Amino acid sequence: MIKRSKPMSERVYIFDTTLRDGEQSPGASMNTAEKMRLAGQLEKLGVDVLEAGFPAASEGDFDAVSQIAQKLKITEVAGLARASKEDIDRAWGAVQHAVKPRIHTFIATSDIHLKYKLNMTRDEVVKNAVEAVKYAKSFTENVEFSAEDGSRSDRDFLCRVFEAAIEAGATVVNLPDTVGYAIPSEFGELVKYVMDHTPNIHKAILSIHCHNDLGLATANTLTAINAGARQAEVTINGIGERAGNTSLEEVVMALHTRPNYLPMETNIRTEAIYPSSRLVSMITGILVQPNKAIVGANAFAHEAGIHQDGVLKNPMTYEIMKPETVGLNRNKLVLGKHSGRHALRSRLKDMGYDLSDEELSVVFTKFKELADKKKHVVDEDLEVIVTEGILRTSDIFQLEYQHVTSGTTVFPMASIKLSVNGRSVQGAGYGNGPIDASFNTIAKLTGTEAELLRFSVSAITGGTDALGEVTVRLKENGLIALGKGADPDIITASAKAYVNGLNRLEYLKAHPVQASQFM
Ligand SMILES: CC(=O)SCCNC(=O)CCNC(=O)[C@H](O)C(C)(C)COP(=O)(O)OP(=O)(O)OC[C@H]1O[C@@H](n2cnc3c(N)ncnc32)[C@H](O)[C@@H]1OP(=O)(O)O
Ligand SMILES: CC(C)C(=O)C(=O)O
Ligand SMILES: [Mg+2]
Repeated sequence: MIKRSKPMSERVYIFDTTLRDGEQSPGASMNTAEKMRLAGQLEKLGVDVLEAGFPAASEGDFDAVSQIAQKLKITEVAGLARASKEDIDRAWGAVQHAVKPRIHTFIATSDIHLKYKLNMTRDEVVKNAVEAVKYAKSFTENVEFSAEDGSRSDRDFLCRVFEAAIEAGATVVNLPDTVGYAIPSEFGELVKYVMDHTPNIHKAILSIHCHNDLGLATANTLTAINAGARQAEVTINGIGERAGNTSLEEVVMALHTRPNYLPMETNIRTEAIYPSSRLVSMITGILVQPNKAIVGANAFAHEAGIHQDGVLKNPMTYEIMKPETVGLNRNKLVLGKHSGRHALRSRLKDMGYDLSDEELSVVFTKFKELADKKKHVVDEDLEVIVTEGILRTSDIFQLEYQHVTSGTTVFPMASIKLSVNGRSVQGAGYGNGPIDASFNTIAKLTGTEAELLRFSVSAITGGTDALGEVTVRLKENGLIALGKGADPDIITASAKAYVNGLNRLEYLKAHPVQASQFM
């Protein structure tokens, strides 16, 4: 591996707005307790500034911002406010007890917003912005000013507003791509233009705040950082208004992974990224798409045999980051129809099966047959294949016949014929339903005392003609065995699974060494 020499790096401040812009995702509203919990996690993650909410929006938001401000020990806490005294009063009221309070005030600068939304002239916007910053400044040194819809604003007017805001005391000026309209090269040029044409820009930090309407939020943020921006406004999992905001994890890991091209550092503890992502998803109820960069379920998963073989030999063949770096324990080899022998052997070894080459060949053939029918082959499938194909001899019990009656007007009943050690036995029994009736009858015929720990049904293929697959987990005298059965009729599949589980228990009773692998 080529060792990278890390160039001198500069600091990029991470401003997290999961609790404010993130909460603007439809359906993502959080209560105060949830916001507090998330704020604690974001502090652990190491964000520099946490925008806790929009205190003028509601009593609840005010309360949450105020409690977060009092709770956090090291993180700056910001409250958003329109360019109005009332909003700024509320923002200050909520953040004032923070160790480092920040008032974040904003007004739109694009002509379309001026004309249709604000009904203001450019001069009025400048005046409003200056008054708002000055008023905020009367409470705290730490004032951020945002030019909403900055990326669609006239460049020279944008520079004029920033110059006036900095003159009025803003310590951070933020250039948002509010509607996710910018293209990376264009946004980079705009940032450079602002840096070159705002005379007092060196007195403030230039921030960017991108939305993801064209899927370009991370690219725009990185280009802007390259062009001189030093604060990135982001959210966990990229949640936010409409298509969301720039995702924290993508920006941080891009800077972390590509220091030669992006020689910038953040204060983020990357190992806290994944737990933070899980918490945001759990609290907001917004699921993370499986193929989401960094935190998606598949971000470190490998399904193709050639990739799996490579990853087993050296993870860097197909992984540009270590999963541990973002707080994941390990990469995941997903076993499916594209998997090869190396991945299968490795998974079996993790499960405690050290097979010879011949045994592996037998299991591999059965595994591929199953993988053709099923998307993912999971550990329980492998257990069945190994025990069926390698460990087990002939079955003691065989299902020869099953007939059930059930419906809304009859008592569920099952008639069963089994072969027990080659001898036919039959009987009938009742139950709460046809499956319960079948299990009761089979238990009576076999004399088993096994306890049913788990029963699950899934469809191997799609549609109403799907092959139903039933899995049972049985326990007897401390031994646990899985049973599987597949059939288009799930009642038959259930009986097959139960009989299969009983056979496995019998096998384990007779082979205590193998039994230890199931504990
Ligand atoms: C790009 C962004 O993410 S901006 C933040 C967006 N977030 C939110 O809006 C969530 C919180 N918002 C709210 O709870 C409400 O909108 C409130 C409480 C702030 C205001 O509610 P209302 O007083 O009923 O006003 P409403 O939301 O309908 O309209 C917004 C008003 O603010 C004005 N306004 C919008 N932005 C600004 C600004 N930055 N500075 C001053 N005034 C502004 C609008 O022109 C409009 O004024 P009008 O009533 O004179 O036409
Ligand atoms: C309030 C500002 C920063 C905003 O969220 C936006 O412009 O998208
Ligand atoms: Mg926004």
